Amino acid sequence: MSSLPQHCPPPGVLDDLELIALGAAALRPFDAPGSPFSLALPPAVAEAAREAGGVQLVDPEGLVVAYARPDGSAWTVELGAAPDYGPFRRLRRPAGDVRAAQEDSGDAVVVPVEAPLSAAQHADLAGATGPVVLLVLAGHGWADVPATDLVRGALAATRDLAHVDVVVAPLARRGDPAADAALRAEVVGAYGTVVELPRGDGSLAAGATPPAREQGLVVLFTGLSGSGKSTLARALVDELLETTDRSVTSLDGDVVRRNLSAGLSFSPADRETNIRRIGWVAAEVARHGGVAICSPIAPYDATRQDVRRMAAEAGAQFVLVHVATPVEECERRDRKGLYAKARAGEIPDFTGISAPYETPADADVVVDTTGRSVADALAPVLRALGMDRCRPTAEVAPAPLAVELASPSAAPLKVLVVCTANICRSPYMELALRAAAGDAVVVSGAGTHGFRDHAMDDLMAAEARERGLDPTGFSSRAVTRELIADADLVLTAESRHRTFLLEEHPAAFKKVFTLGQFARGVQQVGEVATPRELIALIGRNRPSAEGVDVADPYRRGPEAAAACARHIDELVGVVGPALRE
Ligand SMILES: Nc1ncnc2c1ncn2[C@@H]1O[C@H](COP(=O)(O)OS(=O)(=O)O)[C@@H](OP(=O)(O)O)[C@H]1O
Ligand SMILES: Nc1ncnc2c1ncn2[C@@H]1O[C@H](COP(=O)(O)OP(=O)(O)O)[C@@H](O)[C@H]1O
Repeated sequence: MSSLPQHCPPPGVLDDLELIALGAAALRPFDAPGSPFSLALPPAVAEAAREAGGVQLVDPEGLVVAYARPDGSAWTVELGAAPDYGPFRRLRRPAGDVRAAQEDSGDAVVVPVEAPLSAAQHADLAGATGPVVLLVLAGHGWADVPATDLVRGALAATRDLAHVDVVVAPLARRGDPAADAALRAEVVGAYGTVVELPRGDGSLAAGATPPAREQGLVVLFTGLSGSGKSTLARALVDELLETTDRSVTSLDGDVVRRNLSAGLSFSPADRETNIRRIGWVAAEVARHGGVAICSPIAPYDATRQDVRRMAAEAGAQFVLVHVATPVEECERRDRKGLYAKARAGEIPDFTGISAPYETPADADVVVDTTGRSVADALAPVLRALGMDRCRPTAEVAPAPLAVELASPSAAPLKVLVVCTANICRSPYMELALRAAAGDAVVVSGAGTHGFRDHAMDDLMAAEARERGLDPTGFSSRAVTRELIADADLVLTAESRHRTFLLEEHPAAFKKVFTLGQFARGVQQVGEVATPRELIALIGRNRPSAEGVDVADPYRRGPEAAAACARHIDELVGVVGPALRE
C-alpha cells in the first residue's frame, strides 16, 4: 500500500470523501456510470495509479484520507484517516449521531441552509415548535458565499434561538444540476426528517451578513527582458500605495529568482516552475484580498493560463499586461548587458534571441514602451484597473493613449445569456435584451445542458409574442468554451448556472453574472462612460446574487411562464439601457 502513488484531489473531491466518512452519503465507486462521485484524476496520475494498482488520496497536509483502486474505468474507494482540523470541524457531526439524537427528541427536524439566512427565514426558525438542526451545506462551490462565511453567519444569526443547533455537511457542487439535486436529497435525508425553508427574501437576518471583503487582484506583466515590466510594475505599486488602502505585494522576476526560485535555471521546465510558484504565491495573496503585482518574463502561454486559473480559483481578478516593447528596442536599451552576452553566445537560451517568447492572445492590456514616458505607458494599465480616476487628472496627466487595448471598444459588445436547456428563459432573455439594448449589442444564448435545435418553449414564445418580440426561427444549443471566450458579458438565469460555467471556465470569472446580480450592479454603480467599463466595474464589486434568480417556468404552466417573463422584463429594463453605448 505504501508504494502506491499519492495524489491530492481538488477540494470538491475531498469534501465528497468526508461526506461519505460522515455517513451523509453512501460509499459507491467513483467515476462509475450513475455515481455522483468522480476522482477527477489527471490522466498522468490515473495512468500511474492503474499501473501501481491504486492511488493514495491525500489532503493538502499529506494525510492519507482514502485509497482508490482501479475497477475497469471506475475506482473503488476505501476511506483512510479522518482530518481533525479546519474551521468549524466540531460542527461536522456524523449524520447517524445527529439522526439518533433527533429520534430521541421526537419532533426534531432538519432544515438545510445554503445561503445567508434571511430575516423571514430567521422568523420561521424562531417560530418552530420543536428542536431544529440547521444543516449548513458548506462544501466546495455549493453556496455563493465562502463556506466559512456561511457557517459563521448561520451561527451568528441563530445565536438567539436556543432550540436551533447548527451542523455542517460538506456537500460540494458537481455542476450537473440533476446529480447535485439527487445528492443533496440523499445528504439532507441522512440527517433526519427534512423541512425546507421558504426562499430568502433578500433582507438578511441580523448577524447573517457575510463580511465585506475586497476582491483580490493579480496583475501579471509579461514581456521580454528590458521591455519595461519592472519599471511599470514599480510605478503601479507606488500608484496603488498612494491612492488606495490596499495591501500590495510585488513579485518581480529578478527578485523572485534571488529568493523563492533561487537555483532554478532558464530551461523551459524551470521557467515553468518559476512562474507557477509566482502564480501560487500571487493567488494566496489575492485570496486574502491583497493585490499581487508580478513582473516575470513568463514566456509560455500555457503557464500564464495556469496563473490566470490559480487567480480565478482564489476568487481574484486577473489582469494580464503584455509589455510588447519590440526586441530591437529591448536590445538597444540592454540595461544589464545581457543581450550583448546572449549575442556573443555567452548566455544560452536567452528569451527573444535564442529562446522563444509566445505572444499572448489574451492580454487585457498591450503596451509598447518605446519612446514613451512611464506615466504614459502606465495609463492604459490604470484604466484597465479602473484606477485612472483615483486622483485629479492633472497629477497623472495621462497623455493620449497610444496603445492597442486587447478588446477594441469599437467592436459591438457581445452578450451571452445562459439557462439550463436554452428553450425557456435564455431565449426570452435573448429577445428582450436585444430589444432593450439596441444594435450596438450582439446577444446570443445557450444552455448549460442545452439540446441542439429545439424550438423555444410554446408558453414562453407566447409571452414573447405578446410583447411584440419574435421567437420565429429560434434554435437551442449547448454552451461551449468558445461561446464563453467570445462573449464580453455572460448573464445567467440562476446562480447555479453561473457556478456551473465558472467551474468549467474559471478564467471567465469577471464577466459572468446572474441577470439579477448584474442588474443590482447597474443600480449600484450609477453612470459610467462605456458598457465595457460598467462590466469591469461590476466585475470588481460583484453584488450578491442571492434572492434574484429567475425561476424555471418549464412545465409549470402559463402562470409560471408569465411570472418568469415579467421578472426578466424587470431585470432587462435595468440592464438593457445600461448596455447601450
Ligand atoms: N536566458 C535568459 N533568458 C531570459 N532572461 C534571463 C536569462 N538569463 C538571465 N536572465 C535574467 O533573468 C530575468 C528573467 O527571469 P524571469 O524569472 O522573469 O524569467 S522566466 O519568466 O522564468 O522566463 C531577466 O530579467 P528582466 O530583464 O527583469 O526580465 C534577465 O535579467
Ligand atoms: N515607458 C517606459 N516604461 C518602462 N520602462 C521604460 C520606458 N521608457 C524607457 N524605459 C526604460 O526601459 C528599461 C526597462 O527595464 P526594466 O523595467 O527592468 O524591464 P524588464 O523588467 O522588462 O526587464 C528601463 O531602463 C526603463 O527606464
